[in-house]
Amino acid sequence: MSAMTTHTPMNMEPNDLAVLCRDLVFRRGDTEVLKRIAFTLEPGRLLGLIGHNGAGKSTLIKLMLGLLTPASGTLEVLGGKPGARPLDVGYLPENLSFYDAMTVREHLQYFSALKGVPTSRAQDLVEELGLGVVIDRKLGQCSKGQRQRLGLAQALLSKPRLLMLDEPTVGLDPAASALMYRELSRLRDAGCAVVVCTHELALVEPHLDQVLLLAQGEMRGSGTLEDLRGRAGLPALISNIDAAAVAKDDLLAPFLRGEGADVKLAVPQGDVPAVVKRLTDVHGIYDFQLRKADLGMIFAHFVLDVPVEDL
Ligand SMILES: Nc1ncnc2c1ncn2[C@@H]1O[C@H](COP(=O)(O)OP(=O)(O)OP(=O)(O)O)[C@@H](O)[C@H]1O
Repeated sequence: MSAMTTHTPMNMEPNDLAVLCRDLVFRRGDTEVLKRIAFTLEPGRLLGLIGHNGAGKSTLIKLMLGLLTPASGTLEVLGGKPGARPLDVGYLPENLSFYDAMTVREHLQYFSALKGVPTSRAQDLVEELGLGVVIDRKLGQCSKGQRQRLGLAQALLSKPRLLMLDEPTVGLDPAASALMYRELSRLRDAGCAVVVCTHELALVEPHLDQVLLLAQGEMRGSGTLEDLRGRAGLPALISNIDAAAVAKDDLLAPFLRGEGADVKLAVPQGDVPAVVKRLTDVHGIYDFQLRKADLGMIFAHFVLDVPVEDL
């Protein structure tokens, strides 16, 4: 599969974009780590950077931060050179390292001073992110989830217009992960552009506006989930059916997939109405579950090259 070009959306000047990336190439020595990457990100949108280990996700984030320099192509962040407006860009790295002897309060005071923001901003974030209970605790004694929330508070101190997060929910319990995504969705709704790099597909999926799928540094797909489903012709899935009855039905049997408790119908979008009618009218099955191909299937198809019929 080849890389696709992305154009500036209609009615939008390049300068209005949070990120404009065209034909971006990054090399380490002779190795092309990123190959002709192209996408745009508007303010108020949440982009998922999805790919296998070593696909190039963190490298792309570092390029957008201005920490690495592309070999060729265009990369603009908030209408300018990456790294040119550090206060407008927030970053939560994959491996947070703190000075463990500092308290949460001291840490936020230190970074508020460094970024030139009033301490009232830090106080607001402490409340917003539920850090009040650990405000005087040393960082070495804070839990993973508390440290992660502190990392987010630090990234948000200067009210960034673009926020990038590398694996923000690794090691967090389900409640802490949900809180992280609630916060990211809230920021997106307030107009911040958000880039999340993650392997936790089910967790990120409900919050995504668009995805960029990477494999071996190559862009395999870019757009909304609906775009990608349509482009690949991914089927809808119908589960909780009477498999024995369906297997004997010549119209339905070709769509049967899986075995035992996992048995389902994988139905091309255009055939869904006819299949649903058949299930209800002929087989009297009403309590089936119908769902669209999820991000896991989209990933399997575009990144792992699994053919649609094997999904
Ligand atoms: N500092 C470095 N020096 C040399 N090669 C590197 C360096 N950092 C990353 N790479 C290589 O660049 C490629 C892309 O790495 P990158 O960290 O961007 O992947 P990733 O998609 O973020 O992976 P993961 O999901 O494991 O975090 C990999 O092959 C990696 O080994």
